[in-house]
Amino acid sequence: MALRFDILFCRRFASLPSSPKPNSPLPFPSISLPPRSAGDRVAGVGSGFKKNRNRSRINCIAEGDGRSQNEAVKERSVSVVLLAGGQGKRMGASMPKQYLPLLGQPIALYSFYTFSQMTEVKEIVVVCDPSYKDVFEDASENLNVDLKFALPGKERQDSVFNGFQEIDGSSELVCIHDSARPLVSSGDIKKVVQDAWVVGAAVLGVPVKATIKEANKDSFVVKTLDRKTLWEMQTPQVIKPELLRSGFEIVNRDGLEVTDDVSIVEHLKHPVFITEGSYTNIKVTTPDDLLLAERILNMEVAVAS
Ligand SMILES: Nc1ccn([C@@H]2O[C@H](COP(=O)(O)OP(=O)(O)OP(=O)(O)O)[C@@H](O)[C@H]2O)c(=O)n1
Ligand SMILES: C[C@](O)(CO)[C@H](O)COP(=O)(O)O
Repeated sequence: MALRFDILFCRRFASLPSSPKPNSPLPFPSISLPPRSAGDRVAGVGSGFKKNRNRSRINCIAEGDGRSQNEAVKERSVSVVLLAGGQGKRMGASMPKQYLPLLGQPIALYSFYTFSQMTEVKEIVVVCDPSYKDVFEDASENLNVDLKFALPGKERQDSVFNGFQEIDGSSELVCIHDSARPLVSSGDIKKVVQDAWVVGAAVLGVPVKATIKEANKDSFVVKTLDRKTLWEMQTPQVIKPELLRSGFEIVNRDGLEVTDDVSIVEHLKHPVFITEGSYTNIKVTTPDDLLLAERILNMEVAVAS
């Protein structure tokens, strides 16, 4: 297990200057890994779905902030708010899910390392319970980003608010990410950051593959939604600080509840661009997601070798 993890982690974070923390014992008793087989396939991976849905990026530049798509995001101009303040109730484990080991490494450290290697990123504000600060402090030695902390709030949006208060005043973009999404790729992050730079707000998303119906409270179908218009939202969600600040003023004033971050910008009627991401950027929510994440990582190694 330890050797297999070392190979996987080193491949994913090949240029990391520091070595990952030693393996911790698995605190989740009910997880046993199924055997790997050559025929393993993860739903959605390589489905060809993108081919049909492909579209040119940001067709309607007039809706954006007028920045050119060719204007690159500056180095060290992005503040990441990494959300690790949830309790993971649906996982039902003995610790918050973002600290459970995924192939031996805490889930939260995967995206932490991915962000820390990006030249655009200046700082990472980790929103977490103070008792878990050392997980990130130990991992941050020799990394090229500043590390800050903020306290979790009651709901996700409160944690985002707390993290946002800590960002550097000179940052040009805030990039909010669920630490429970360990598999986000730096390529997808770069795309969504670039789109937010042009439009002001952008979010990673994938086209919905299922047929989605709206139902009434008695479970009778009201209508079938047109799935060609439906996208499932992921993180990162990337927003210009001044937009997020104005959005939060409305949300807090009116006591609005939001389950993602660009919703805050939607309340301002400012355009939000959906950057097409990857189906593999799953959120680890229940035990089966942990197994799926392991499968995806194993598959990455199989493809790379
Ligand atoms: N008050 C909260 C709630 C959630 N999160 C973070 O937001 C991300 C997405 O939330 P979700 O998957 O819903 O996590 P939990 O709230 O921990 O899960 P559950 O609802 O099962 O308790 C996670 O990385 C979680 O740690 C947070 O920082 N602060
Ligand atoms: C923000 C988010 O990741 C978008 O998919 C998600 O809404 C947050 O988690 P939750 O489980 O929906 O609270």
